[in-house]
Amino acid sequence: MWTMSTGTLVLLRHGESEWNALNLFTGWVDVALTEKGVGEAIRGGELLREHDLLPDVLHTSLLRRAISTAHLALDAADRLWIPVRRDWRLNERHYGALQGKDKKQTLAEFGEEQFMLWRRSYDTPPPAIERGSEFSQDADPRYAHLEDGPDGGPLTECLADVVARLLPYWESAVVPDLRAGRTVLVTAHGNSLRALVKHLDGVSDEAIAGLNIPTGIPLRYDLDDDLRPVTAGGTYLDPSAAAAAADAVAHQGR
Ligand SMILES: O=C(O)[C@@H](CO)OP(=O)(O)O
Repeated sequence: MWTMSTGTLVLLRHGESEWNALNLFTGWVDVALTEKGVGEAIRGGELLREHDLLPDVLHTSLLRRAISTAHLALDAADRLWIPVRRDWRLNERHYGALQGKDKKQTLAEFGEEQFMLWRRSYDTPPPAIERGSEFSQDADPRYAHLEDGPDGGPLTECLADVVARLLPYWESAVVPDLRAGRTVLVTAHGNSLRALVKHLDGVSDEAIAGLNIPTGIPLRYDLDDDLRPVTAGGTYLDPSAAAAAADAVAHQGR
């Protein structure tokens, strides 16, 4: 039987955001890109063009740092016209009561172990955010459909929660595009992309703590018929910049 070849997946974390620059926990707070982040997004699009990796379809979160990054990158790659789907399931991990808090101060206040448990453990969520508080999204119209549901929207998430809410979207929306042979661009976030990479590469709950995704550098995954990566970990289009930037993410708060 004739089958279409599995397409190519390109993951792109948004460029530097205002709160990345200020070293604040961000999560679902909808902050904009910095000038540097704008430059990273454009460079990301140039890399796509240079590698002849032109997306046929875009999937993005509901947060402007990912939406703007996609817009800038696709403009640079002359692919602004492709179809787009946006979904909250690609959003950054909800950082609970840590949203809006300074990473350095949090590290000083709670110590290295607790700080890293909240940032990188697989199953320890930060304390829940209070509904109606300054950095809560419970009144945000883009999440009204979640608030109207039986459980409301999340008030905090650990990485395991992100995997659980991301996979239904992966299966129902992204996989069909890949199965149709498309080049699929996913613009999302440090932790939602860690969740996806964990799933794709079968990374253990322990090892995922050591994996960091740099801003603005496209990560290419060629997938076999079982949607397993042909090259474990995928391939960054600029590997040396990716390694340096991932290291910087790992050391945030110091
Ligand atoms: O603040 C956040 O939302 C994330 C990504 O910037 O931070 P961290 O890398 O600490 O998980």
